[in-house]
Amino acid sequence: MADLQTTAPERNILTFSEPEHELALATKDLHVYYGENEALREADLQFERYKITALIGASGSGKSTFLRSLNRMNDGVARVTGNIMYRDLDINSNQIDVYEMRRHIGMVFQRPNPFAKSIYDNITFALRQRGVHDKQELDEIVETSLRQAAMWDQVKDELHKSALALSGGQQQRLCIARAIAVKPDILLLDEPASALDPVATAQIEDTLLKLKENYTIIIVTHNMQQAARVSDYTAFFHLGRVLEYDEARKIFTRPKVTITNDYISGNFG
Ligand SMILES: Nc1ncnc2c1ncn2[C@@H]1O[C@H](COP(=O)(O)OP(=O)(O)OP(=O)(O)O)[C@@H](O)[C@H]1O
Repeated sequence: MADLQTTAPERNILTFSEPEHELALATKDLHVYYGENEALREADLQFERYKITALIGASGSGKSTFLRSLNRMNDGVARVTGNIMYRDLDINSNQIDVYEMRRHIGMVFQRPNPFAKSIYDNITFALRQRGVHDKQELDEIVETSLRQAAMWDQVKDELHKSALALSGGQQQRLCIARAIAVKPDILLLDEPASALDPVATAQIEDTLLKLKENYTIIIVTHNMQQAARVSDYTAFFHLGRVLEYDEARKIFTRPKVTITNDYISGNFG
């Protein structure tokens, strides 16, 4: 159980209850505005625990806007209305400690962005900030995180080498290891393989399929084959709306909406 206390002392202490149901996260009537531009409207989506949900749609359809809103990365950039329910709490509320919430809902970005530090320090940085200094504990977390990100065997003898000396694919898997080191429930990934070659992309996909044993994963991707290969559920975004949301096998074999069919068969976008 984790306490969520906002930094402002006058605000409430909120407590996450342990998950009792199969839903990891749900949005209700989510709208996102950049100034006057309503980039996302009426998004109602539910994310099942330990499943991969892919967000697909043409450029500018609102996928990243939606994803970034899920752990409040749009704070200060956009106005977000509606509810984002996580463990019975609305994390879109101003009573939420956003930094604490992001320990539960982590994000991996499009371009690998390791710190200019060693592999070991990349993974332990956030933990040290949180007051974890026990070397044995940190060592164990580094090993577990790198194993889960499927790169322990490659880097176990060079943990103190600079992360910037790794290949792009390894850097991205290090970023995944860094995100899971703080033991989140949910991983948000914004086109995590778009900057990588096909081999590194396949490795990231394998890693995601293993990670879903322990994490709920929400991924934005432009790659239809990738969405079909890895996702259990797929949401199709179009002009700032979720037009269709279903099991991936249904979306990719018999979508209900013509525009979805056009998009997945490459007829627009
Ligand atoms: N920081 C921002 N400031 C202003 N407008 C933005 C910002 N980010 C996105 N937008 C606008 O919001 C709309 C949705 O963009 P978004 O990036 O969410 O789409 P997307 O589906 O993720 O596209 P892509 O696949 O190209 O990343 C677009 O009209 C875009 O111009």
